[in-house]
Amino acid sequence: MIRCFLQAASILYQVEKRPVVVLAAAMLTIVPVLPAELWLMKELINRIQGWNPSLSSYPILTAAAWLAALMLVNNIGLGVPIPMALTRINEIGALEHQRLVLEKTSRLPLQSVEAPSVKDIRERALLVSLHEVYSTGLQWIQQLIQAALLVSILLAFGQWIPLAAVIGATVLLSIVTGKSVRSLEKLSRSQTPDQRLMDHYAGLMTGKEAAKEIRLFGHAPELEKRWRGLYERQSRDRRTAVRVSELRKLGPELLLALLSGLLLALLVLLPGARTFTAGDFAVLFMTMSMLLAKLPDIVRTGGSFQKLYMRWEDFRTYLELEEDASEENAGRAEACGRSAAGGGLRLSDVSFRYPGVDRKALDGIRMTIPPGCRAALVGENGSGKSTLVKLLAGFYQPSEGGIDWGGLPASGLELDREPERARNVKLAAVFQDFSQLHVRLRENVALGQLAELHNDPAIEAALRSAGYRKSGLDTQLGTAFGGIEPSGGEWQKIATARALMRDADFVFFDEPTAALDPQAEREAFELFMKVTEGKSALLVTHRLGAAKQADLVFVLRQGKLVEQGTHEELMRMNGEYSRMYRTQASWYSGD
Ligand SMILES: Nc1ncnc2c1ncn2[C@@H]1O[C@H](COP(=O)(O)OP(=O)(O)OP(=O)(O)O)[C@@H](O)[C@H]1O
Repeated sequence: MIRCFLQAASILYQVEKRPVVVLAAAMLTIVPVLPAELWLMKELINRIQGWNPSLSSYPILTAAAWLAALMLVNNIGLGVPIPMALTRINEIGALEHQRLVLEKTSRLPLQSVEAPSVKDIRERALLVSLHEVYSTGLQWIQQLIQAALLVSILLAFGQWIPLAAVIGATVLLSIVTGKSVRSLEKLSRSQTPDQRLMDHYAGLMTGKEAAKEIRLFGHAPELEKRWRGLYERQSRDRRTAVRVSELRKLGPELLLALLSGLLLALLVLLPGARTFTAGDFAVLFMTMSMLLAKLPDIVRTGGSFQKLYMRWEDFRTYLELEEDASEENAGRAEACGRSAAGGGLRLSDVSFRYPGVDRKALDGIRMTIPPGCRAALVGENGSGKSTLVKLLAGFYQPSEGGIDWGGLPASGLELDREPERARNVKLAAVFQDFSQLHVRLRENVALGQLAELHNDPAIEAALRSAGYRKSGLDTQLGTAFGGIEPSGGEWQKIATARALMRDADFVFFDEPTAALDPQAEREAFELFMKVTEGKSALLVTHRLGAAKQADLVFVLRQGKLVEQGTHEELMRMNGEYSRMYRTQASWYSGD
């Protein structure tokens, strides 16, 4: 737990030193004020008791003045810096925490990012608050030191027997509280997947993407029923866990309360009480009542810190997840150079299995796309086309086999060893589920190449080539942010323009034409042929009329490469491709 506090403090300190130091200094400054107040109180009472009109009142006034000054420091002097430092730490903590999680997510292999177990850890990691870990830790340290000082005052009066009883009851309460906190947090951990499912249902019911289908098919009542079912189950489990933990705490709490009442009531009967002055009694009484009030607070703060510590463990686990060995995937396409344009692409016995899935999504794929060759990848739904593109783009690493770009191996390990050489291929892609970035049009096209962000002629040329006709590079896109809403086809053209801006050596088009009308789709395909001229390219398509014009066609079925060759060769083979082609042709010709 100490390491967790120190780690949070160190992260915050690296972001901004001042509030971290101010808060620690202010909270620890208060600590000696308490025993000093008690000592002055004792002095004051003893001086008042020993005073008579023949004596000077100066000693009484001095003690009273010191007491007042300390109270001022305690109540007002630190009343400004503490809330100010807390506010700032809250701000920087939230920002840094988000940044760390986002940065880590962007460095994880895509298959990890998508894995349910990793999603659960991420959800939990997002619950952590650096600010809470630091401030609660400090508060706990402060309370523990104060309690230690109060204990030493009581020991100075020789009161070790009542002390031992009270501390014993507190330790018991701490153990029980710790157990309760752990079981509640474990429950919260186990509920994370259900919580994600609830969020998914809520998103479906409120989000724009699914709204049409939800309304048309009348899914809302069933979704709401499922959401409510999960909610009620979670709530029932939580209520049961809280009841059990509260009942568990009842005994030690009762014991501590009884001891507290008894000790205060019988203070005068404590050993050595007869020799005490009025000031001694006052201090003893105040010290004892302060300690008795503080002990349950210390237990509570300790419980809160334990909860934070468990969340911190999840946060650390997330930050320590194994990263993509192949450099930063998201940045890989960006970081690639150009000189291997002539190298082509070779896959040697590539297999891939999604985490937690037994069946291979790709099985023993062996294929070559020579330099300057435009290939088409076809296959039925679920045959593995998108998976293959994600592997080629470097988002996933093959489970077996390797991928070479013009003789430069691109597997994760090799990339790690030879990052400079492996960067020699510059990739661009337009995906089936391309991003609809709700930013300005120019940013949509050039966000990945900030140097070009204000190169209007280049952005306009890319948009024109992609067939996007509307003007206004500074137009905000997305109605959610007060902008215009491009149609599905327009979004697709913007995504194509984004790929064109890259001037890549190898271009993937993973069926980005689904949103287009037949005419636009044909234009998009012609565009694909135009912009990939002289480059290696791969087009994933269901439209075999488009595949026909590619230099090479690869046919996937159930994760295996079953045919490859030119359109004419595959037609002559009279196999899978020719069957698919004839089916589509008959559909269009109406046979
Ligand atoms: N994230 C994932 N996790 C687990 N299995 C997946 C994942 N994505 C795809 N699959 C499975 O991998 C197989 C290949 O899917 P893929 O999306 O690559 O097929 P596809 O040929 O692109 O299909 P479509 O033509 O429908 O887009 C399918 O069985 C699919 O269920």
